[in-house]
Amino acid sequence: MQSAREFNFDGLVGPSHNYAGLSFGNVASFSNVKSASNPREAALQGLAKMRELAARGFAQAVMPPQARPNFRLLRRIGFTGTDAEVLARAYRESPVILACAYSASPMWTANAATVSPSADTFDGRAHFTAANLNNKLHRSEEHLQSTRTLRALFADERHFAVHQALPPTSAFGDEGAANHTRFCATHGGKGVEFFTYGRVEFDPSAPAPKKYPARQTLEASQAIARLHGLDSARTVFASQNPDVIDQGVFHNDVIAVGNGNVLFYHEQAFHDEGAVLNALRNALAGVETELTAIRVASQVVPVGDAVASYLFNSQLLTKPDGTMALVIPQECQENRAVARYLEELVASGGPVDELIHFDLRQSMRNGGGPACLRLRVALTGAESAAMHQGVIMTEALYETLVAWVGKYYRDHLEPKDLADPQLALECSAALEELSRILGLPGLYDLT
Ligand SMILES: NCCC[C@H](NC(=O)CCC(=O)O)C(=O)O
Repeated sequence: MQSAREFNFDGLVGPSHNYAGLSFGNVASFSNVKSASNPREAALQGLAKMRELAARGFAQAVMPPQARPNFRLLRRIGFTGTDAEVLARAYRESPVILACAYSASPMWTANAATVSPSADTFDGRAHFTAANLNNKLHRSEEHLQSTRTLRALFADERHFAVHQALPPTSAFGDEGAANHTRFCATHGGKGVEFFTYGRVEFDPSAPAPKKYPARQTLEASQAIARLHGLDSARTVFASQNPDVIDQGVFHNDVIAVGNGNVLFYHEQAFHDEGAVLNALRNALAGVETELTAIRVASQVVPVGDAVASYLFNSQLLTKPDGTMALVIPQECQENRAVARYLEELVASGGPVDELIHFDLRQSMRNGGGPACLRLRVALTGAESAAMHQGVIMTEALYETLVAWVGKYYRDHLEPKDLADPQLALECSAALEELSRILGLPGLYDLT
Protein backbone atom coordinates (compact mmCIF):
# COMPACT_ATOMS: atom_id res chain seq x y z
CA MET A 1 0.00 0.00 0.00
CA GLN A 2 1.24 3.46 -0.89
CA SER A 3 0.92 6.36 1.47
CA ALA A 4 -1.28 9.22 0.34
CA ARG A 5 -2.39 12.65 1.48
CA GLU A 6 -5.71 14.30 1.05
CA PHE A 7 -5.49 17.60 -0.84
CA ASN A 8 -8.31 20.07 -0.50
CA PHE A 9 -8.83 22.11 -3.67
CA ASP A 10 -10.68 25.24 -2.62
CA GLY A 11 -12.53 27.30 -5.18
CA LEU A 12 -11.10 30.77 -5.60
CA VAL A 13 -14.03 33.19 -5.59
CA GLY A 14 -14.32 35.03 -8.89
CA PRO A 15 -14.42 38.82 -9.43
CA SER A 16 -18.19 38.90 -10.06
CA HIS A 17 -19.32 37.08 -6.90
CA ASN A 18 -23.00 38.01 -6.49
CA TYR A 19 -26.30 37.01 -4.93
CA ALA A 20 -28.94 36.21 -7.52
CA GLY A 21 -31.32 33.87 -5.69
CA LEU A 22 -30.96 31.23 -8.37
CA SER A 23 -31.09 28.07 -6.28
CA PHE A 24 -34.63 27.05 -5.42
CA GLY A 25 -34.34 24.66 -2.47
CA ASN A 26 -31.25 26.42 -1.09
CA VAL A 27 -32.60 28.60 1.71
CA ALA A 28 -29.65 31.03 1.93
CA SER A 29 -29.51 31.64 -1.82
CA PHE A 30 -33.21 32.38 -1.86
CA SER A 31 -33.24 34.66 1.14
CA ASN A 32 -30.32 36.83 0.00
CA VAL A 33 -31.62 37.36 -3.50
CA LYS A 34 -30.50 40.65 -4.99
CA SER A 35 -28.63 41.87 -1.93
CA ALA A 36 -25.28 43.53 -2.57
CA SER A 37 -22.19 41.34 -2.47
CA ASN A 38 -18.55 42.11 -1.83
CA PRO A 39 -16.44 40.06 -4.26
CA ARG A 40 -13.16 41.27 -2.78
CA GLU A 41 -14.11 40.25 0.74
CA ALA A 42 -15.46 36.93 -0.53
CA ALA A 43 -12.19 36.07 -2.26
CA LEU A 44 -10.11 37.15 0.74
CA GLN A 45 -12.25 35.08 3.14
CA GLY A 46 -11.68 32.00 0.97
CA LEU A 47 -7.96 32.68 0.66
CA ALA A 48 -7.64 33.14 4.42
CA LYS A 49 -9.10 29.67 4.94
CA MET A 50 -6.71 28.15 2.41
CA ARG A 51 -3.71 29.91 3.93
CA GLU A 52 -4.51 28.91 7.48
CA LEU A 53 -5.09 25.26 6.64
CA ALA A 54 -1.93 25.13 4.52
CA ALA A 55 0.02 26.75 7.37
CA ARG A 56 -1.24 24.04 9.71
CA GLY A 57 0.26 21.42 7.43
CA PHE A 58 -2.83 20.25 5.56
CA ALA A 59 -2.33 19.70 1.82
CA GLN A 60 -4.11 22.62 0.23
CA ALA A 61 -4.53 23.74 -3.35
CA VAL A 62 -6.58 26.28 -5.22
CA MET A 63 -9.11 25.69 -8.00
CA PRO A 64 -9.30 28.69 -10.33
CA PRO A 65 -12.62 30.47 -10.91
CA GLN A 66 -14.58 30.15 -14.14
CA ALA A 67 -14.94 32.81 -16.82
CA ARG A 68 -17.88 35.12 -16.28
CA PRO A 69 -20.14 36.18 -17.82
CA ASN A 70 -20.90 33.06 -19.83
CA PHE A 71 -21.23 34.78 -23.23
CA ARG A 72 -21.58 31.42 -24.95
CA LEU A 73 -24.81 30.77 -23.07
CA LEU A 74 -26.16 34.26 -23.75
CA ARG A 75 -25.41 34.11 -27.47
CA ARG A 76 -26.79 30.61 -27.81
CA ILE A 77 -30.18 31.77 -26.58
CA GLY A 78 -30.41 34.66 -28.98
CA PHE A 79 -28.68 37.65 -27.42
CA THR A 80 -26.55 38.94 -30.29
CA GLY A 81 -24.25 41.85 -31.09
CA THR A 82 -21.12 43.09 -29.40
CA ASP A 83 -20.41 41.92 -25.87
CA ALA A 84 -21.79 45.21 -24.53
CA GLU A 85 -24.96 44.81 -26.62
CA VAL A 86 -25.41 41.21 -25.45
CA LEU A 87 -25.21 42.36 -21.82
CA ALA A 88 -27.54 45.32 -22.30
CA ARG A 89 -30.18 43.27 -24.08
CA ALA A 90 -30.00 40.36 -21.63
CA TYR A 91 -30.34 42.77 -18.72
CA ARG A 92 -33.33 44.45 -20.33
CA GLU A 93 -35.15 41.31 -21.43
CA SER A 94 -34.20 38.77 -18.80
CA PRO A 95 -32.08 39.97 -15.87
CA VAL A 96 -32.40 36.55 -14.26
CA ILE A 97 -30.77 34.85 -17.24
CA LEU A 98 -28.01 37.44 -17.20
CA ALA A 99 -27.53 36.55 -13.52
CA CYS A 100 -27.29 32.87 -14.50
CA ALA A 101 -24.54 33.75 -16.97
CA TYR A 102 -22.80 35.62 -14.15
CA SER A 103 -23.35 33.01 -11.45
CA ALA A 104 -20.85 32.85 -8.60
CA SER A 105 -21.46 29.13 -8.18
CA PRO A 106 -18.23 27.56 -9.55
CA MET A 107 -16.59 28.68 -6.28
CA TRP A 108 -18.21 25.65 -4.58
CA THR A 109 -15.82 23.05 -5.88
CA ALA A 110 -17.42 20.23 -3.90
CA ASN A 111 -19.85 20.29 -6.81
CA ALA A 112 -17.21 20.32 -9.53
CA ALA A 113 -16.64 16.58 -9.70
CA THR A 114 -16.69 13.23 -7.94
CA VAL A 115 -13.22 11.89 -7.20
CA SER A 116 -12.12 8.31 -6.57
CA PRO A 117 -8.53 7.89 -5.39
CA SER A 118 -6.35 5.34 -7.16
CA ALA A 119 -6.56 2.83 -4.29
CA ASP A 120 -10.25 2.32 -5.09
CA THR A 121 -10.31 2.12 -8.88
CA PHE A 122 -9.98 -0.81 -11.32
CA ASP A 123 -6.92 0.57 -13.11
CA GLY A 124 -5.02 2.11 -10.20
CA ARG A 125 -5.49 5.66 -11.49
CA ALA A 126 -7.30 8.48 -9.71
CA HIS A 127 -10.62 9.05 -11.48
CA PHE A 128 -12.60 12.27 -11.75
CA THR A 129 -16.05 12.80 -13.25
CA ALA A 130 -17.13 16.40 -13.73
CA ALA A 131 -20.64 16.96 -12.36
CA ASN A 132 -23.28 17.99 -14.90
CA LEU A 133 -25.16 20.09 -12.29
CA ASN A 134 -28.09 19.99 -14.65
CA ASN A 135 -30.74 20.75 -12.05
CA LYS A 136 -30.11 24.48 -12.35
CA LEU A 137 -29.53 26.56 -15.46
CA HIS A 138 -26.91 28.71 -13.75
CA ARG A 139 -24.78 25.66 -12.91
CA SER A 140 -25.47 23.51 -15.95
CA GLU A 141 -22.45 24.60 -18.00
CA GLU A 142 -19.88 24.58 -15.20
CA HIS A 143 -18.82 21.08 -16.18
CA LEU A 144 -17.26 22.33 -19.42
CA GLN A 145 -14.69 24.44 -17.59
CA SER A 146 -14.43 21.96 -14.69
CA THR A 147 -13.41 19.23 -17.13
CA ARG A 148 -10.94 21.57 -18.82
CA THR A 149 -9.47 22.66 -15.48
CA LEU A 150 -9.21 19.13 -14.10
CA ARG A 151 -7.52 17.97 -17.30
CA ALA A 152 -5.03 20.83 -16.99
CA LEU A 153 -4.28 20.03 -13.34
CA PHE A 154 -4.30 16.25 -13.71
CA ALA A 155 -2.95 15.88 -17.22
CA ASP A 156 -0.74 12.81 -16.75
CA GLU A 157 -2.84 9.92 -18.02
CA ARG A 158 -0.58 7.38 -16.37
CA HIS A 159 -1.96 8.57 -13.06
CA PHE A 160 -5.26 10.29 -13.77
CA ALA A 161 -8.49 9.82 -15.73
CA VAL A 162 -10.82 12.81 -16.07
CA HIS A 163 -14.24 11.80 -17.42
CA GLN A 164 -16.62 14.21 -19.03
CA ALA A 165 -19.90 14.88 -17.24
CA LEU A 166 -22.80 12.42 -17.42
CA PRO A 167 -25.49 13.05 -20.05
CA PRO A 168 -27.21 16.33 -19.12
CA THR A 169 -30.69 15.06 -18.40
CA SER A 170 -32.68 14.74 -15.22
CA ALA A 171 -32.18 10.94 -15.09
CA PHE A 172 -28.49 11.62 -14.51
CA GLY A 173 -28.70 14.66 -12.23
CA ASP A 174 -25.25 14.80 -10.65
CA GLU A 175 -23.92 17.28 -8.08
CA GLY A 176 -20.46 15.84 -7.60
CA ALA A 177 -18.67 15.28 -4.32
CA ALA A 178 -21.36 17.04 -2.26
CA ASN A 179 -23.15 13.69 -2.31
CA HIS A 180 -20.08 11.49 -2.02
CA THR A 181 -17.82 10.57 0.89
CA ARG A 182 -14.99 8.12 1.21
CA PHE A 183 -14.23 6.12 4.33
CA CYS A 184 -10.87 4.46 4.90
CA ALA A 185 -8.27 3.57 7.50
CA THR A 186 -5.62 5.61 5.69
CA HIS A 187 -5.92 7.74 2.56
CA GLY A 188 -3.56 5.43 0.66
CA GLY A 189 -5.40 2.22 1.54
CA LYS A 190 -8.54 0.82 -0.04
CA GLY A 191 -11.61 2.74 0.97
CA VAL A 192 -15.38 2.53 0.95
CA GLU A 193 -17.09 5.02 -1.36
CA PHE A 194 -20.44 6.25 -0.14
CA PHE A 195 -22.89 7.83 -2.59
CA THR A 196 -26.11 9.53 -1.51
CA TYR A 197 -28.98 10.42 -3.80
CA GLY A 198 -32.31 12.19 -3.48
CA ARG A 199 -34.35 10.49 -6.16
CA VAL A 200 -34.51 7.43 -8.40
CA GLU A 201 -35.49 8.30 -11.96
CA PHE A 202 -36.79 4.86 -12.91
CA ASP A 203 -38.50 3.97 -9.65
CA PRO A 204 -41.35 6.36 -8.97
CA SER A 205 -42.10 4.53 -5.71
CA ALA A 206 -38.67 5.39 -4.26
CA PRO A 207 -38.56 8.19 -1.68
CA ALA A 208 -38.40 11.69 -3.17
CA PRO A 209 -38.95 15.21 -1.82
CA LYS A 210 -42.24 16.99 -2.42
CA LYS A 211 -41.40 20.64 -2.16
CA TYR A 212 -37.82 21.14 -3.31
CA PRO A 213 -35.94 19.34 -6.08
CA ALA A 214 -33.77 16.29 -5.49
CA ARG A 215 -30.63 17.14 -7.39
CA GLN A 216 -28.83 13.78 -7.38
CA THR A 217 -30.23 10.55 -8.81
CA LEU A 218 -29.25 6.97 -7.98
CA GLU A 219 -28.69 6.39 -11.69
CA ALA A 220 -26.03 9.12 -11.76
CA SER A 221 -24.24 7.77 -8.69
CA GLN A 222 -24.23 4.25 -10.16
CA ALA A 223 -22.86 5.54 -13.47
CA ILE A 224 -19.96 7.21 -11.67
CA ALA A 225 -19.16 4.08 -9.67
CA ARG A 226 -19.08 2.19 -12.99
CA LEU A 227 -16.93 4.79 -14.76
CA HIS A 228 -14.43 4.80 -11.91
CA GLY A 229 -14.33 1.01 -11.78
CA LEU A 230 -15.19 0.78 -8.09
CA ASP A 231 -15.49 -2.58 -6.35
CA SER A 232 -19.15 -3.20 -5.50
CA ALA A 233 -18.17 -4.72 -2.14
CA ARG A 234 -16.71 -1.34 -1.19
CA THR A 235 -19.41 0.91 -2.62
CA VAL A 236 -22.55 1.95 -0.73
CA PHE A 237 -25.53 3.85 -2.18
CA ALA A 238 -27.98 5.49 0.21
CA SER A 239 -31.14 7.50 -0.14
CA GLN A 240 -31.16 10.91 1.50
CA ASN A 241 -34.14 11.60 3.70
CA PRO A 242 -36.56 13.43 1.36
CA ASP A 243 -38.10 15.29 4.30
CA VAL A 244 -34.84 17.06 5.04
CA ILE A 245 -34.33 17.96 1.37
CA ASP A 246 -37.68 19.71 1.78
CA GLN A 247 -36.20 21.59 4.76
CA GLY A 248 -33.30 22.99 2.76
CA VAL A 249 -30.80 20.10 2.66
CA PHE A 250 -30.22 20.44 -1.07
CA HIS A 251 -26.97 18.46 -0.92
CA ASN A 252 -26.11 15.68 1.52
CA ASP A 253 -23.06 17.64 2.66
CA VAL A 254 -25.46 20.02 4.41
CA ILE A 255 -26.37 17.22 6.86
CA ALA A 256 -23.46 14.75 6.99
CA VAL A 257 -19.71 14.61 6.51
CA GLY A 258 -17.27 11.72 6.60
CA ASN A 259 -13.52 11.37 6.98
CA GLY A 260 -11.30 8.40 7.73
CA ASN A 261 -13.48 5.99 9.68
CA VAL A 262 -15.77 8.72 11.04
CA LEU A 263 -19.27 9.58 9.87
CA PHE A 264 -20.56 12.79 11.47
CA TYR A 265 -24.26 13.07 10.70
CA HIS A 266 -27.68 14.21 11.76
CA GLU A 267 -30.08 11.47 12.77
CA GLN A 268 -32.51 12.60 10.06
CA ALA A 269 -29.97 12.66 7.23
CA PHE A 270 -30.87 9.34 5.65
CA HIS A 271 -34.07 7.64 4.58
CA ASP A 272 -33.07 4.48 6.47
CA GLU A 273 -30.43 5.29 9.07
CA GLY A 274 -30.03 1.72 10.35
CA ALA A 275 -29.55 0.27 6.87
CA VAL A 276 -26.96 2.92 6.02
CA LEU A 277 -24.92 2.23 9.15
CA ASN A 278 -25.09 -1.53 8.56
CA ALA A 279 -24.03 -1.24 4.95
CA LEU A 280 -21.10 1.01 5.88
CA ARG A 281 -20.03 -1.26 8.74
CA ASN A 282 -20.10 -4.33 6.50
CA ALA A 283 -18.22 -2.66 3.68
CA LEU A 284 -15.64 -1.25 6.08
CA ALA A 285 -15.09 -4.68 7.64
CA GLY A 286 -13.73 -5.66 4.20
CA VAL A 287 -10.94 -3.11 4.64
CA GLU A 288 -10.42 -3.99 8.30
CA THR A 289 -11.80 -0.72 9.53
CA GLU A 290 -14.45 -0.01 12.11
CA LEU A 291 -16.94 2.77 11.56
CA THR A 292 -17.16 5.49 14.21
CA ALA A 293 -20.56 7.11 13.86
CA ILE A 294 -21.08 10.50 15.53
CA ARG A 295 -24.83 10.92 15.52
CA VAL A 296 -26.49 14.22 16.31
CA ALA A 297 -30.06 13.95 17.54
CA SER A 298 -32.84 16.33 16.49
CA GLN A 299 -33.48 17.11 20.14
CA VAL A 300 -29.97 18.46 20.47
CA VAL A 301 -29.70 20.19 17.08
CA PRO A 302 -32.94 20.50 15.10
CA VAL A 303 -32.63 20.22 11.31
CA GLY A 304 -33.44 23.94 11.00
CA ASP A 305 -30.40 24.86 13.14
CA ALA A 306 -28.19 22.50 11.17
CA VAL A 307 -29.27 24.19 7.93
CA ALA A 308 -28.92 27.71 9.36
CA SER A 309 -25.49 27.12 10.91
CA TYR A 310 -24.06 24.64 8.38
CA LEU A 311 -22.76 22.51 11.24
CA PHE A 312 -22.40 19.49 8.95
CA ASN A 313 -21.00 21.46 6.04
CA SER A 314 -17.79 21.37 7.98
CA GLN A 315 -14.49 19.87 6.95
CA LEU A 316 -13.37 16.96 9.04
CA LEU A 317 -9.60 16.86 8.74
CA THR A 318 -7.16 14.31 10.12
CA LYS A 319 -4.26 15.97 11.90
CA PRO A 320 -0.74 14.54 11.90
CA ASP A 321 -1.33 12.95 15.33
CA GLY A 322 -4.40 11.10 14.01
CA THR A 323 -7.02 13.13 15.85
CA MET A 324 -9.45 15.24 13.84
CA ALA A 325 -10.26 18.92 13.59
CA LEU A 326 -13.65 20.20 12.51
CA VAL A 327 -13.48 23.25 10.25
CA ILE A 328 -16.68 25.20 10.79
CA PRO A 329 -18.20 28.48 9.67
CA GLN A 330 -18.56 31.25 12.22
CA GLU A 331 -22.35 30.82 12.09
CA CYS A 332 -21.92 27.64 14.21
CA GLN A 333 -20.63 29.76 17.06
CA GLU A 334 -23.63 32.06 16.76
CA ASN A 335 -26.28 29.37 16.98
CA ARG A 336 -26.88 28.51 20.61
CA ALA A 337 -27.83 24.83 20.17
CA VAL A 338 -24.97 24.21 17.77
CA ALA A 339 -22.36 26.05 19.86
CA ARG A 340 -23.36 24.06 22.94
CA TYR A 341 -23.25 20.80 21.01
CA LEU A 342 -19.78 21.59 19.64
CA GLU A 343 -18.41 22.31 23.09
CA GLU A 344 -19.55 18.89 24.21
CA LEU A 345 -18.23 17.23 21.07
CA VAL A 346 -14.65 18.38 21.55
CA ALA A 347 -14.75 17.55 25.26
CA SER A 348 -16.22 14.08 24.68
CA GLY A 349 -12.91 12.26 24.19
CA GLY A 350 -13.98 11.19 20.69
CA PRO A 351 -12.03 11.62 17.46
CA VAL A 352 -12.81 15.33 17.05
CA ASP A 353 -10.77 17.37 19.53
CA GLU A 354 -10.45 20.76 17.88
CA LEU A 355 -12.63 23.35 16.18
CA ILE A 356 -11.20 25.70 13.56
CA HIS A 357 -13.63 28.42 12.57
CA PHE A 358 -13.62 30.83 9.69
CA ASP A 359 -15.60 33.86 8.64
CA LEU A 360 -17.01 32.74 5.30
CA ARG A 361 -20.03 35.01 5.41
CA GLN A 362 -19.88 35.98 1.74
CA SER A 363 -20.08 32.34 0.68
CA MET A 364 -22.58 31.36 3.36
CA ARG A 365 -25.03 33.96 2.08
CA ASN A 366 -25.32 31.88 -1.08
CA GLY A 367 -25.57 28.59 0.82
CA GLY A 368 -21.93 27.49 0.66
CA GLY A 369 -19.97 26.57 3.78
CA PRO A 370 -16.42 25.27 4.34
CA ALA A 371 -17.15 21.85 2.80
CA CYS A 372 -18.86 23.32 -0.27
CA LEU A 373 -15.75 25.34 -0.97
CA ARG A 374 -13.42 22.37 -1.28
CA LEU A 375 -12.93 19.30 -3.45
CA ARG A 376 -11.07 16.46 -1.77
CA VAL A 377 -8.44 14.64 -3.79
CA ALA A 378 -6.38 11.96 -2.04
CA LEU A 379 -3.09 11.53 -3.87
CA THR A 380 -0.07 9.28 -3.46
CA GLY A 381 3.37 10.87 -3.47
CA ALA A 382 3.87 10.01 -7.15
CA GLU A 383 0.46 11.42 -8.04
CA SER A 384 0.92 14.66 -6.18
CA ALA A 385 4.28 15.09 -7.92
CA ALA A 386 2.54 14.46 -11.27
CA MET A 387 -0.21 17.03 -10.81
CA HIS A 388 0.23 20.66 -11.80
CA GLN A 389 2.28 22.29 -9.03
CA GLY A 390 1.29 25.92 -9.60
CA VAL A 391 -1.98 25.58 -7.70
CA ILE A 392 -0.50 24.30 -4.43
CA MET A 393 -1.15 26.85 -1.70
CA THR A 394 1.99 28.38 -0.24
CA GLU A 395 2.59 31.62 1.62
CA ALA A 396 4.04 33.09 -1.58
CA LEU A 397 1.03 32.09 -3.68
CA TYR A 398 -1.30 33.43 -1.00
CA GLU A 399 0.40 36.82 -1.10
CA THR A 400 0.39 36.94 -4.88
CA LEU A 401 -3.30 36.12 -4.98
CA VAL A 402 -4.18 38.69 -2.32
CA ALA A 403 -2.41 41.34 -4.41
CA TRP A 404 -4.18 40.09 -7.54
CA VAL A 405 -7.57 40.35 -5.79
CA GLY A 406 -6.69 43.86 -4.64
CA LYS A 407 -5.95 44.86 -8.22
CA TYR A 408 -9.06 43.50 -9.93
CA TYR A 409 -11.93 42.94 -7.49
CA ARG A 410 -14.70 45.36 -6.62
CA ASP A 411 -15.94 45.60 -3.06
CA HIS A 412 -19.56 46.17 -3.95
CA LEU A 413 -21.73 44.51 -6.56
CA GLU A 414 -25.45 44.89 -7.09
CA PRO A 415 -27.71 43.22 -9.65
CA LYS A 416 -27.65 46.27 -11.92
CA ASP A 417 -23.84 46.12 -12.09
CA LEU A 418 -24.07 42.89 -14.07
CA ALA A 419 -25.13 44.99 -17.08
CA ASP A 420 -21.97 47.10 -16.84
CA PRO A 421 -19.71 46.11 -19.76
CA GLN A 422 -16.72 47.28 -17.72
CA LEU A 423 -17.31 44.46 -15.21
CA ALA A 424 -17.00 41.86 -17.98
CA LEU A 425 -13.72 43.43 -19.09
CA GLU A 426 -12.40 43.43 -15.52
CA CYS A 427 -13.29 39.75 -15.16
CA SER A 428 -11.50 38.70 -18.30
CA ALA A 429 -8.39 40.78 -17.51
CA ALA A 430 -8.31 39.23 -14.03
CA LEU A 431 -8.52 35.67 -15.34
CA GLU A 432 -5.89 36.29 -17.99
CA GLU A 433 -3.47 37.37 -15.30
CA LEU A 434 -4.53 34.53 -13.01
CA SER A 435 -3.74 31.90 -15.62
CA ARG A 436 -0.23 33.36 -15.78
CA ILE A 437 0.11 33.39 -11.98
CA LEU A 438 -0.93 29.75 -11.74
CA GLY A 439 1.20 28.70 -14.72
CA LEU A 440 -1.82 27.49 -16.67
CA PRO A 441 -1.72 29.17 -20.08
CA GLY A 442 -4.79 28.29 -22.15
CA LEU A 443 -6.83 27.44 -19.07
CA TYR A 444 -9.69 29.55 -20.34
CA ASP A 445 -11.29 29.53 -23.72
CA LEU A 446 -11.87 33.27 -23.73
CA THR A 447 -12.80 33.50 -27.41
N1 LIG B 1 -22.44 23.45 -2.34
C1 LIG B 1 -23.05 24.74 -2.19
C2 LIG B 1 -23.71 25.15 -3.43
C3 LIG B 1 -24.45 26.43 -3.31
C4 LIG B 1 -25.04 26.84 -4.63
N2 LIG B 1 -25.60 28.17 -4.53
C5 LIG B 1 -25.94 28.85 -5.62
O1 LIG B 1 -25.79 28.42 -6.73
C6 LIG B 1 -26.54 30.24 -5.40
C7 LIG B 1 -26.26 31.18 -6.52
C8 LIG B 1 -27.12 32.41 -6.43
O2 LIG B 1 -28.25 32.32 -5.98
O3 LIG B 1 -26.64 33.50 -6.85
C9 LIG B 1 -26.11 25.84 -5.05
O4 LIG B 1 -27.26 25.97 -4.61
O5 LIG B 1 -25.78 24.91 -5.79
